[in-house]
Amino acid sequence: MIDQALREAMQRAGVDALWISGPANVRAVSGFTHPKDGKVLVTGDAATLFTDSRYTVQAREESRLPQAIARPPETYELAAESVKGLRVGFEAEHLTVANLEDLRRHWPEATLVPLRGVMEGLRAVKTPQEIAAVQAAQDLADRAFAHVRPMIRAGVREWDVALAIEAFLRQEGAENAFDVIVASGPRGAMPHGSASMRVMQDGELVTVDMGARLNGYHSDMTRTVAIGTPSEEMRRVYNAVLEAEEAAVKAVKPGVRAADLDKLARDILTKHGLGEAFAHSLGHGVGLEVHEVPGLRGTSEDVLKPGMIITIEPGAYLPDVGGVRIEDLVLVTEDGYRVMSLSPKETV
Ligand SMILES: CSCC[C@H](N)C(=O)N[C@@H](C)C(=O)N[C@@H](C)C(=O)O
Repeated sequence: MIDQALREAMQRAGVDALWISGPANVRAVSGFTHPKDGKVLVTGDAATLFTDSRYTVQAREESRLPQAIARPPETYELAAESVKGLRVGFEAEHLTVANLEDLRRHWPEATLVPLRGVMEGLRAVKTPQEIAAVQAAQDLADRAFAHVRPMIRAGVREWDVALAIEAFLRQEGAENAFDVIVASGPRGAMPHGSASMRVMQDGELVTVDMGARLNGYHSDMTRTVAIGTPSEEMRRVYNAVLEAEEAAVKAVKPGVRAADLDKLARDILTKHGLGEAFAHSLGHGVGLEVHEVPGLRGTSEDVLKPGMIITIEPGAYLPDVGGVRIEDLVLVTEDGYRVMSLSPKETV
């Protein structure tokens, strides 16, 4: 992926070279699958993966880029010659202060320029191979959800549902994309209520938010399901969130501003008196990370483009009462959208 797009992005950012240290960015640019222990230096005419001797064989097998095997500070010394006199961008969101001090010490003749979101912006639009990888992760997550759905009943612990999801994914060569959220009854008021030892009860709504990480790519989906018949209030909340979710999904197409999509869903929830209860953004991109560009929030400048994979996930959270979130994974296509998550949404 050291292609024209990256060179142009570097030019726009006013740098001659780029030191890439964000793990997902290192992986995207090199193909190396242990990117926490890798860095990439892109200069005008070259790009090199730096990793250490634990990964000599792995890097040789996986990396599309030539490799330099060294550990810091030798890594910086090896690169020093090629950055002499250059303006070198670094990823301000990923480089630690200590690492920046190291770069300053070892590259005294380079001008270090903090940059944000260069690689992330390029990664927002997925290749056909990446779309297939996310779809495979989502297909697996759909199967895992179907597998555990019968367990979501009175008398079962949230923890056991999460455990069964994780076991299913691991059995299939994947892992959790993030700690499984199973939030039942009043715990549903916590948007990120990771599974607890709580025993689920009759008449409760249960929010399950889960994803698979398969071959480095993530999926993300939420379903809220009922055990028996929930209160009239919670059924009203469920149907309001479902209305907002379906309307936002239908509005997905290239050229739509992410902020406008967020507003569309928020306005529907506000109409139902739940505007304040929608305590987070409408969604986010998904790929090598669970949370990627674009950000579907009121302050976002992002505009949808074909090839983006996003979540649409409105929610409403009532402290001490409960909550609902419904989330689909959606591909932006040339003329609209395709929903990638196929687990059924239940009538409540
Ligand atoms: C810790 S990963 C959680 C993944 C979960 N499916 C999720 O995306 N939850 C959203 C409510 C969320 O965290 N949204 C972010 C982008 C936000 O609104 O800041």
